[in-house]
Amino acid sequence: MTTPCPVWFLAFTRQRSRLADIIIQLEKAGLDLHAQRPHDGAGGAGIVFLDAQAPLPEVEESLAEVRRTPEANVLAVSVGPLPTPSTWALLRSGAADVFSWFDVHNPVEIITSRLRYWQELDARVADLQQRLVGRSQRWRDTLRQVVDMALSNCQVLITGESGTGKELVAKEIHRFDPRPGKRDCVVVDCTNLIPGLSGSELFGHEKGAFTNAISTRDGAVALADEGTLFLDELGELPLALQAEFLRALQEGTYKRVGSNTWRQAHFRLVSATNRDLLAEVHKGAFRQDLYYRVSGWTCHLPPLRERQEDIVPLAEHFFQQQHGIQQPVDRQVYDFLLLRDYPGNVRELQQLITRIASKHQGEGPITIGDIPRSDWPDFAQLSAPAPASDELEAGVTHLLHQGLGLKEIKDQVTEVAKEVAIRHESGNLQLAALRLRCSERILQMHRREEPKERLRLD
Ligand SMILES: Nc1ncnc2c1ncn2[C@@H]1O[C@H](COP(=O)(O)OP(=O)(O)OP(=O)(O)O)[C@@H](O)[C@H]1O
Repeated sequence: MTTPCPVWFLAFTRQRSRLADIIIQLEKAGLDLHAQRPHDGAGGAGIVFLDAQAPLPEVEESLAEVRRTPEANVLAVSVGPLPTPSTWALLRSGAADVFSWFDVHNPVEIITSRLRYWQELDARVADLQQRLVGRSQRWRDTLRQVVDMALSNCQVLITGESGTGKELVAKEIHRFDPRPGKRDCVVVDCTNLIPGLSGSELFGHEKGAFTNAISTRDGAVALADEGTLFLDELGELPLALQAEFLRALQEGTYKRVGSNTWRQAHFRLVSATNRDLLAEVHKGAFRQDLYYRVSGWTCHLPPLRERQEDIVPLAEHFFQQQHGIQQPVDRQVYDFLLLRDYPGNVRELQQLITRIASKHQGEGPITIGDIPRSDWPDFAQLSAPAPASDELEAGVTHLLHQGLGLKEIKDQVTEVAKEVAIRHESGNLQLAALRLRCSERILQMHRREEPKERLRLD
């Protein structure tokens, strides 16, 4: 290994001298092995050594413990005769890879290359998280899959609702693609393919092939040669072109429109869709053979509503990276962002942050006052009905008869509004403050005050 690789290990074997010998060989190969129990916070990469006599319940329990650290990578290695197939099955469900030391050629190489790969994967995921922001477990798992796919050099289909980041992921797959000397990533949005000209856009055309073909032109397939072709909204690819495209994908050959000459282009295809492509196949709108060709490895990007934990880091990212705002952001702004729905996913959140950032003036923190009025939810629709105006009138009349002036009446109504908002938010002052568009401190003060005689609305 190029740099020492820290690896924890667990041993479930009595064959101590064999194990010691194996550990020496692995340390010579550059592994920095530490005997550690999983609950010591062992994440990262680890090896479970065992043999056919290993106490299975204990092994199972330890693996379950390890799995609680989501990014843990585990290799199970038998140091003696092969355990039974059912033991392997159990290990497989808890460990990423299993093999027997004495049954493979060069086990040191297998282990070190596997660990090197995991180390690289972790480093790349950390790097990717700078651009594909999110800290939820769901998102981190997705990023691991993205890096794994990118390094594999296979065709990838990215699915997910609009605005979940499909195009961003496609570009990152190209960035991490390890092909030596790879060329550009060419993007084609299939919704923009002009009927009649779509063949030319993909395959190019010869001069004079159709009325406006004043010169010979390369299409996207030629431009993506030795690079990546990203077909966005693949479900919109015209049926008439699908067979020709399949040939270009499988055999690397195509003809320009108006030409009889076969040309060659070898590209990696990454495609994306927010449609259910299999349903399109069943409807006859998408070729089954093309579907199976493009969907070898599918990566589904979860909608924002299934990863609420990512809303705040995404908002911070957009404030700082896109708008250069370094000032603090009031917690109430984040509360507001968390209360909302985002049918347009990350794109919708990004656009909202742009509106808030452009309303914000000066050097102070970003506050709820910077949220444009048009972005406030219609609380009237969300909450219980407001008191009818005649009830309000009756309450005010009562206060008037008691001889209260305008200021006192206003104060009373304000206090009632605070009380009602706090009650409707089940005592959550943050949410109540958000509704009233006032600071949480004002509500805390209200809580501390002795209740005076208040306006009654019922
Ligand atoms: N995890 C993320 N981190 C940072 N920015 C993101 C993330 N996900 C999406 N974005 C941003 O959100 C916007 C929408 O992303 P993108 O265009 O990749 O989505 P999409 O799924 O391809 O949408 P559509 O299906 O509508 O084409 C882009 O500006 C992108 O930069």
